[in-house]
Amino acid sequence: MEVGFLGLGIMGKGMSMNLLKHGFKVTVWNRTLSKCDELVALGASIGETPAAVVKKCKFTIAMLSDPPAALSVVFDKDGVLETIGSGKGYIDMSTVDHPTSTKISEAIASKGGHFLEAPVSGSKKPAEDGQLIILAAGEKALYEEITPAFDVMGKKTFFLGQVGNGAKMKLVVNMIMGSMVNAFSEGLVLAGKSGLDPHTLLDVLSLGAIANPMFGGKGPAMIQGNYSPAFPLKHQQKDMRLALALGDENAVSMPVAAAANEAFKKARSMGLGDLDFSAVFETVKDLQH
Ligand SMILES: NC(=O)C1=CN([C@@H]2O[C@H](COP(=O)(O)OP(=O)(O)OC[C@H]3O[C@@H](n4cnc5c(N)ncnc54)[C@H](OP(=O)(O)O)[C@@H]3O)[C@@H](O)[C@H]2O)C=CC1
Ligand SMILES: O=CCCC(=O)O
Repeated sequence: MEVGFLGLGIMGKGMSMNLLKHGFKVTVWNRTLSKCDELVALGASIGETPAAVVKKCKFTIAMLSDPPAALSVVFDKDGVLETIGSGKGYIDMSTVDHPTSTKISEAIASKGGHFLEAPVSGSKKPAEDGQLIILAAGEKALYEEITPAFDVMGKKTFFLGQVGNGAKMKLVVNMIMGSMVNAFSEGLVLAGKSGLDPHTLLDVLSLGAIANPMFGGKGPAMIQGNYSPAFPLKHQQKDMRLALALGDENAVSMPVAAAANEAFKKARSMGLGDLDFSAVFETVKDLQH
Protein backbone atom coordinates (compact mmCIF):
# COMPACT_ATOMS: atom_id res chain seq x y z
CA MET A 1 0.00 0.00 0.00
CA GLU A 2 1.30 3.50 -0.86
CA VAL A 3 0.81 6.09 1.88
CA GLY A 4 1.68 9.78 2.12
CA PHE A 5 2.82 11.17 5.45
CA LEU A 6 2.78 14.90 6.36
CA GLY A 7 4.61 15.96 9.54
CA LEU A 8 7.77 14.28 10.77
CA GLY A 9 7.97 15.60 14.31
CA ILE A 10 8.49 13.41 17.38
CA MET A 11 5.41 11.33 16.57
CA GLY A 12 5.30 11.43 12.79
CA LYS A 13 8.87 10.23 12.49
CA GLY A 14 8.26 7.09 14.56
CA MET A 15 4.91 6.38 12.90
CA SER A 16 6.20 6.75 9.34
CA MET A 17 9.28 4.64 10.12
CA ASN A 18 6.97 1.89 11.30
CA LEU A 19 5.03 2.02 8.06
CA LEU A 20 8.29 1.72 6.10
CA LYS A 21 9.53 -1.15 8.27
CA HIS A 22 6.34 -3.05 7.55
CA GLY A 23 6.61 -2.76 3.79
CA PHE A 24 4.41 0.26 3.07
CA LYS A 25 5.62 2.57 0.28
CA VAL A 26 5.80 5.96 2.01
CA THR A 27 6.06 9.46 0.54
CA VAL A 28 6.90 12.05 3.20
CA TRP A 29 6.68 15.82 3.52
CA ASN A 30 7.69 18.05 6.39
CA ARG A 31 7.61 21.86 6.60
CA THR A 32 11.30 21.75 7.49
CA LEU A 33 12.25 19.53 4.56
CA SER A 34 15.62 18.42 6.03
CA LYS A 35 13.69 16.31 8.55
CA CYS A 36 12.78 14.01 5.64
CA ASP A 37 16.41 12.88 5.17
CA GLU A 38 16.36 10.10 7.76
CA LEU A 39 13.20 8.64 6.27
CA VAL A 40 14.58 8.87 2.74
CA ALA A 41 17.65 6.93 3.89
CA LEU A 42 15.25 4.18 4.97
CA GLY A 43 13.51 4.09 1.59
CA ALA A 44 10.86 6.81 1.69
CA SER A 45 10.24 9.19 -1.22
CA ILE A 46 9.85 12.95 -0.75
CA GLY A 47 6.92 15.05 -1.86
CA GLU A 48 7.82 18.72 -2.32
CA THR A 49 4.47 19.96 -0.99
CA PRO A 50 1.38 18.49 0.72
CA ALA A 51 -0.42 18.81 -2.63
CA ALA A 52 2.30 16.77 -4.35
CA VAL A 53 2.05 14.01 -1.72
CA VAL A 54 -1.74 13.80 -2.05
CA LYS A 55 -1.49 13.80 -5.85
CA LYS A 56 0.83 10.77 -5.70
CA CYS A 57 -0.86 8.73 -2.93
CA LYS A 58 -4.32 7.24 -2.54
CA PHE A 59 -4.08 7.73 1.24
CA THR A 60 -2.32 10.58 3.07
CA ILE A 61 -1.79 10.71 6.84
CA ALA A 62 -1.02 13.93 8.73
CA MET A 63 0.58 14.32 12.18
CA LEU A 64 0.89 18.05 12.86
CA SER A 65 1.32 20.16 15.95
CA ASP A 66 -1.98 21.98 16.45
CA PRO A 67 -5.13 23.39 14.77
CA PRO A 68 -3.33 26.22 12.90
CA ALA A 69 -0.83 23.71 11.47
CA ALA A 70 -3.55 21.20 10.54
CA LEU A 71 -5.56 23.93 8.79
CA SER A 72 -2.55 25.44 7.04
CA VAL A 73 -1.48 22.15 5.49
CA VAL A 74 -4.96 21.62 4.07
CA PHE A 75 -6.08 25.13 3.07
CA ASP A 76 -2.92 27.08 2.22
CA LYS A 77 -1.18 27.29 -1.16
CA ASP A 78 0.20 23.88 -2.25
CA GLY A 79 -2.04 22.31 0.37
CA VAL A 80 -4.04 19.09 0.48
CA LEU A 81 -7.19 20.65 -1.01
CA GLU A 82 -5.44 21.37 -4.31
CA THR A 83 -5.13 17.68 -5.22
CA ILE A 84 -7.56 15.74 -3.02
CA GLY A 85 -10.49 14.27 -4.89
CA SER A 86 -12.55 11.23 -5.64
CA GLY A 87 -10.92 7.95 -4.58
CA LYS A 88 -8.43 9.64 -2.22
CA GLY A 89 -8.42 9.53 1.57
CA TYR A 90 -7.00 12.02 4.09
CA ILE A 91 -6.39 10.85 7.65
CA ASP A 92 -5.51 13.53 10.20
CA MET A 93 -3.92 11.99 13.32
CA SER A 94 -2.97 15.35 14.91
CA THR A 95 -4.57 16.35 18.22
CA VAL A 96 -6.99 19.15 17.33
CA ASP A 97 -10.43 20.30 18.47
CA HIS A 98 -13.64 19.10 16.83
CA PRO A 99 -14.39 22.40 14.99
CA THR A 100 -10.99 22.13 13.26
CA SER A 101 -11.56 18.52 12.33
CA THR A 102 -15.07 19.27 11.05
CA LYS A 103 -13.83 22.17 8.93
CA ILE A 104 -11.19 19.96 7.32
CA SER A 105 -13.67 17.11 6.83
CA GLU A 106 -16.19 19.36 5.07
CA ALA A 107 -13.55 20.86 2.78
CA ILE A 108 -12.23 17.43 1.79
CA ALA A 109 -15.77 16.17 1.15
CA SER A 110 -16.52 19.23 -1.00
CA LYS A 111 -13.72 18.08 -3.31
CA GLY A 112 -15.05 14.51 -3.42
CA GLY A 113 -12.34 13.16 -1.10
CA HIS A 114 -12.74 11.06 2.04
CA PHE A 115 -11.76 12.00 5.60
CA LEU A 116 -10.97 10.33 8.89
CA GLU A 117 -9.68 11.90 12.08
CA ALA A 118 -7.52 9.55 14.12
CA PRO A 119 -5.70 11.20 17.05
CA VAL A 120 -3.64 8.89 19.22
CA SER A 121 -2.87 8.12 22.83
CA GLY A 122 0.68 7.04 23.53
CA SER A 123 3.88 8.97 23.09
CA LYS A 124 7.30 8.82 21.38
CA LYS A 125 8.16 5.24 22.38
CA PRO A 126 4.74 3.74 21.56
CA ALA A 127 4.93 5.58 18.19
CA GLU A 128 8.32 3.95 17.53
CA ASP A 129 7.09 0.55 18.71
CA GLY A 130 3.74 0.58 16.89
CA GLN A 131 1.88 0.55 20.19
CA LEU A 132 -0.37 3.61 19.89
CA ILE A 133 -4.06 3.71 20.80
CA ILE A 134 -5.89 5.14 17.79
CA LEU A 135 -9.13 7.09 18.23
CA ALA A 136 -10.68 7.13 14.76
CA ALA A 137 -13.89 8.80 13.61
CA GLY A 138 -15.35 9.77 10.26
CA GLU A 139 -15.93 7.72 7.12
CA LYS A 140 -16.24 4.06 8.00
CA ALA A 141 -15.22 2.87 4.51
CA LEU A 142 -11.96 4.83 4.72
CA TYR A 143 -11.42 3.48 8.23
CA GLU A 144 -11.64 -0.05 6.87
CA GLU A 145 -9.31 0.71 3.96
CA ILE A 146 -6.64 2.28 6.19
CA THR A 147 -6.82 -0.39 8.92
CA PRO A 148 -3.65 -2.18 7.69
CA ALA A 149 -1.70 1.03 8.40
CA PHE A 150 -3.39 1.50 11.81
CA ASP A 151 -2.51 -2.10 12.67
CA VAL A 152 1.17 -1.30 12.13
CA MET A 153 1.12 2.00 14.05
CA GLY A 154 -1.10 0.98 16.93
CA LYS A 155 -1.98 -1.76 19.39
CA LYS A 156 -5.70 -0.95 19.42
CA THR A 157 -8.00 1.19 17.30
CA PHE A 158 -11.39 2.52 18.37
CA PHE A 159 -13.91 3.64 15.76
CA LEU A 160 -15.96 6.34 17.51
CA GLY A 161 -18.54 7.31 14.86
CA GLN A 162 -18.92 10.79 13.40
CA VAL A 163 -16.08 13.28 12.84
CA GLY A 164 -15.36 15.15 16.05
CA ASN A 165 -15.73 12.19 18.40
CA GLY A 166 -12.07 11.20 17.99
CA ALA A 167 -10.92 14.75 18.74
CA LYS A 168 -13.21 14.96 21.78
CA MET A 169 -12.09 11.60 23.19
CA LYS A 170 -8.43 12.56 22.77
CA LEU A 171 -8.95 15.90 24.56
CA VAL A 172 -10.79 14.25 27.46
CA VAL A 173 -7.92 11.77 27.90
CA ASN A 174 -5.25 14.48 27.77
CA MET A 175 -7.22 16.76 30.11
CA ILE A 176 -7.11 13.95 32.68
CA MET A 177 -3.40 13.36 32.05
CA GLY A 178 -2.55 17.06 32.38
CA SER A 179 -4.38 17.27 35.72
CA MET A 180 -2.69 14.06 36.92
CA VAL A 181 0.85 15.26 36.21
CA ASN A 182 0.16 18.41 38.22
CA ALA A 183 -1.16 16.45 41.23
CA PHE A 184 1.85 14.13 40.89
CA SER A 185 4.22 17.12 40.85
CA GLU A 186 2.66 18.54 44.01
CA GLY A 187 3.01 15.14 45.67
CA LEU A 188 6.71 14.92 44.77
CA VAL A 189 7.36 18.41 46.18
CA LEU A 190 5.30 17.73 49.32
CA ALA A 191 7.19 14.49 49.93
CA GLY A 192 10.56 16.19 49.55
CA LYS A 193 9.69 19.28 51.63
CA SER A 194 8.26 17.18 54.46
CA GLY A 195 11.43 15.11 54.75
CA LEU A 196 10.44 12.05 52.73
CA ASP A 197 12.47 10.45 49.94
CA PRO A 198 10.57 11.08 46.65
CA HIS A 199 11.95 7.75 45.30
CA THR A 200 10.20 5.96 48.17
CA LEU A 201 7.01 7.80 47.20
CA LEU A 202 7.40 6.33 43.69
CA ASP A 203 7.77 2.84 45.16
CA VAL A 204 4.68 3.29 47.33
CA LEU A 205 2.63 4.65 44.42
CA SER A 206 3.73 1.82 42.14
CA LEU A 207 2.16 -0.79 44.43
CA GLY A 208 -1.21 0.82 45.06
CA ALA A 209 -4.51 1.64 43.40
CA ILE A 210 -3.17 4.75 41.62
CA ALA A 211 -0.12 3.05 40.06
CA ASN A 212 0.16 4.00 36.39
CA PRO A 213 2.76 3.97 33.61
CA MET A 214 3.06 7.77 33.63
CA PHE A 215 4.13 8.05 37.29
CA GLY A 216 6.50 5.10 36.89
CA GLY A 217 7.89 6.28 33.55
CA LYS A 218 8.25 10.01 34.23
CA GLY A 219 8.88 10.06 38.01
CA PRO A 220 12.59 9.15 38.18
CA ALA A 221 13.49 11.63 35.39
CA MET A 222 11.42 14.39 37.04
CA ILE A 223 13.28 13.91 40.33
CA GLN A 224 16.54 14.34 38.38
CA GLY A 225 15.21 17.41 36.53
CA ASN A 226 15.49 15.61 33.18
CA TYR A 227 12.73 16.68 30.81
CA SER A 228 13.93 15.35 27.46
CA PRO A 229 10.81 15.82 25.32
CA ALA A 230 8.59 12.85 24.48
CA PHE A 231 5.42 14.95 24.63
CA PRO A 232 6.27 18.66 24.41
CA LEU A 233 4.71 20.78 27.15
CA LYS A 234 3.44 23.35 24.62
CA HIS A 235 1.28 20.62 23.07
CA GLN A 236 -0.07 19.51 26.46
CA GLN A 237 -1.05 23.12 27.19
CA LYS A 238 -2.76 23.31 23.78
CA ASP A 239 -4.73 20.18 24.71
CA MET A 240 -5.75 21.63 28.10
CA ARG A 241 -6.88 24.83 26.36
CA LEU A 242 -8.92 22.89 23.78
CA ALA A 243 -10.39 20.60 26.47
CA LEU A 244 -11.44 23.63 28.52
CA ALA A 245 -13.13 25.06 25.41
CA LEU A 246 -14.99 21.75 25.05
CA GLY A 247 -15.98 22.15 28.71
CA ASP A 248 -17.27 25.70 28.00
CA GLU A 249 -19.28 24.42 25.05
CA ASN A 250 -20.92 21.74 27.19
CA ALA A 251 -21.23 23.82 30.42
CA VAL A 252 -18.96 21.41 32.27
CA SER A 253 -17.17 22.99 35.22
CA MET A 254 -13.54 21.79 35.37
CA PRO A 255 -11.72 23.70 38.12
CA VAL A 256 -8.98 21.07 38.43
CA ALA A 257 -8.22 21.15 34.69
CA ALA A 258 -8.35 24.97 34.70
CA ALA A 259 -5.74 25.09 37.48
CA ALA A 260 -3.59 22.57 35.61
CA ASN A 261 -3.84 24.71 32.48
CA GLU A 262 -2.58 27.72 34.45
CA ALA A 263 0.44 25.70 35.58
CA PHE A 264 1.23 24.72 31.96
CA LYS A 265 0.86 28.35 30.88
CA LYS A 266 3.24 29.38 33.65
CA ALA A 267 5.69 26.71 32.48
CA ARG A 268 5.51 28.10 28.94
CA SER A 269 6.20 31.59 30.28
CA MET A 270 9.27 30.15 32.02
CA GLY A 271 10.56 28.97 28.61
CA LEU A 272 9.76 25.29 29.21
CA GLY A 273 7.38 24.78 26.27
CA ASP A 274 9.70 22.60 24.20
CA LEU A 275 10.58 20.32 27.12
CA ASP A 276 8.55 17.30 28.12
CA PHE A 277 5.17 18.10 29.68
CA SER A 278 6.46 16.70 32.99
CA ALA A 279 8.55 19.91 33.25
CA VAL A 280 5.41 21.44 34.78
CA PHE A 281 7.04 20.06 37.95
CA GLU A 282 9.37 23.10 37.78
CA THR A 283 6.40 25.46 38.26
CA VAL A 284 5.38 23.63 41.43
CA LYS A 285 8.95 23.80 42.72
CA ASP A 286 9.08 27.50 41.78
CA LEU A 287 6.05 28.28 43.96
CA GLN A 288 7.88 26.99 47.03
CA HIS A 289 10.67 29.62 46.87
N1 LIG B 1 4.58 13.72 21.40
C1 LIG B 1 3.59 12.99 21.93
O1 LIG B 1 3.78 12.26 22.92
C2 LIG B 1 2.22 13.01 21.35
C3 LIG B 1 1.78 14.02 20.51
N2 LIG B 1 0.50 13.99 20.03
C4 LIG B 1 0.01 15.02 19.13
O2 LIG B 1 0.58 14.73 17.85
C5 LIG B 1 0.85 15.94 17.15
C6 LIG B 1 2.33 16.00 16.79
O3 LIG B 1 3.05 15.94 17.99
P1 LIG B 1 4.66 15.86 18.01
O4 LIG B 1 5.14 14.99 16.93
O5 LIG B 1 5.01 15.53 19.41
O6 LIG B 1 5.02 17.37 17.72
P2 LIG B 1 6.35 18.03 17.15
O7 LIG B 1 6.34 19.42 17.70
O8 LIG B 1 7.52 17.16 17.39
O9 LIG B 1 6.07 18.07 15.57
C7 LIG B 1 5.13 18.95 15.03
C8 LIG B 1 5.04 18.78 13.53
O10 LIG B 1 4.11 19.75 13.02
C9 LIG B 1 4.78 20.49 11.99
N3 LIG B 1 4.23 21.85 11.93
C10 LIG B 1 4.08 22.73 12.93
N4 LIG B 1 3.52 23.88 12.49
C11 LIG B 1 3.33 23.71 11.16
C12 LIG B 1 2.76 24.52 10.15
N5 LIG B 1 2.28 25.75 10.38
N6 LIG B 1 2.70 24.03 8.89
C13 LIG B 1 3.18 22.78 8.63
N7 LIG B 1 3.71 21.96 9.55
C14 LIG B 1 3.78 22.41 10.80
C15 LIG B 1 6.23 20.48 12.38
O11 LIG B 1 7.04 20.82 11.28
P3 LIG B 1 8.54 21.39 11.49
O12 LIG B 1 9.43 20.18 11.68
O13 LIG B 1 8.83 22.15 10.27
O14 LIG B 1 8.50 22.26 12.73
C16 LIG B 1 6.37 19.02 12.81
O15 LIG B 1 6.43 18.17 11.69
C17 LIG B 1 0.38 17.08 18.07
O16 LIG B 1 -0.94 17.41 17.73
C18 LIG B 1 0.43 16.45 19.45
O17 LIG B 1 -0.45 17.06 20.35
C19 LIG B 1 -0.36 12.96 20.31
C20 LIG B 1 0.04 11.93 21.11
C21 LIG B 1 1.33 11.91 21.73
O1 LIG C 1 -0.92 13.48 23.49
C1 LIG C 1 0.02 12.93 24.08
C2 LIG C 1 -0.21 11.79 24.91
C3 LIG C 1 1.03 11.27 25.56
C4 LIG C 1 0.75 9.92 26.18
O2 LIG C 1 -0.33 9.34 25.97
O3 LIG C 1 1.66 9.45 26.87
